[in-house]
Amino acid sequence: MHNTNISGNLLESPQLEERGASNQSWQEETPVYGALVLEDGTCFEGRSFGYQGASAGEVVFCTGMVGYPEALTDASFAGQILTMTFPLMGNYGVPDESLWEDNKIHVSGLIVSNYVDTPSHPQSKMSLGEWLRSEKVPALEIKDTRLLTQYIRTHGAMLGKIVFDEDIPFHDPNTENLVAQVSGTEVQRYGEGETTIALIDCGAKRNIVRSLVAKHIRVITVPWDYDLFSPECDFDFDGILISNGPGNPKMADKAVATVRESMKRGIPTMGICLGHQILSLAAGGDTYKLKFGHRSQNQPALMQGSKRCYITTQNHGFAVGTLPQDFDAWFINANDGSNEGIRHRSLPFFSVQFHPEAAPGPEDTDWIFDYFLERVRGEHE
Ligand SMILES: NC(=O)CC[C@H](N)C(=O)O
Repeated sequence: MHNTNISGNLLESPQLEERGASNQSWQEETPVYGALVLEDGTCFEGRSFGYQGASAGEVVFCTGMVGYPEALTDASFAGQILTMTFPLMGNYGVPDESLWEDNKIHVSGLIVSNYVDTPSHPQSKMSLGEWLRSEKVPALEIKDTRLLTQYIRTHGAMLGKIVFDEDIPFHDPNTENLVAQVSGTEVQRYGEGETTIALIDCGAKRNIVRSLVAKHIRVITVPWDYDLFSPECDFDFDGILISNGPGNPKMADKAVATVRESMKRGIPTMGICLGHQILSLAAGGDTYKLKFGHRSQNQPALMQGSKRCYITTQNHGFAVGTLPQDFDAWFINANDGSNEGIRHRSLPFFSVQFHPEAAPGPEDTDWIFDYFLERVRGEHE
């Protein structure tokens, strides 16, 4: 049946024809309602457009305008119910897996203001709702994501659950070793080149490998707990990169130990996001949980000792508080003054809280990879 409120072109698009036998629009389907319940009892009712099954986690918000396919498949979001504050979600559909950041959705649930079930984009393979249902991830359209976001900003990070008919307990994902759950289990090789980087995969976004391979680097990814210094490690490498990943960095103890050893041996070492937190812990610094995290592609990072402000992609709830000895703050978040990067005063050890690999987001800090590679190759002296 055609809904006259929607443009005729859209209704005749192949994507809509493929939507199922009925070709019924989302507006015409019998609505199913669920609720997002916060740990303090606050409740937001919403219409379901994902999987109809309960899920619990930490409720976080992202203030980016685009990038839901990348965010949903970023393993750093494991255990989190993601709220998108941009009011329209789903309008450009979902591209095929080659453009994702991992091979599945990692968020525990999705909350949006207005869900668009009529995607229009040349790369779209399915609607956001179809994708969420196929991966059994619940999603609600609660209309007032602004109220929810203001609530979290005022009261601080909170646990929450999406429920339908049956209730489930709250669950704090940060009490688990999430890195162990999302890290790859095999050593894997990518790209060709004269320089080899060992990437400690704590739940690495695929764009880290893509960014390095594009710079003609050989990348060898290893599981989070792999011992790069054991005699069983049968490959050589020139530098170590620690990836992004979910949860509390203190849970990733084995990666912290590897990075401590790496720095002891003077190997050029760089960290991204969780990797930044791991490098800081390994060097003797400390991390803490932010009142509420930074998640978006519009986070301003001020480069210390300059007037430069980079607009960066971020997705983190923890931050580096106490800086390790002999390290300086490299970047500071212009919104809340929290640390966004550290750099050793004389040795090639440094890390950034933001994502130089972007995806989604501005590519303005891609130069951080070049900075790393110059030090790996000894070209900076
Ligand atoms: N994107 C990430 O690597 C996130 C790091 C860490 N899990 C945090 O929330 O702070």
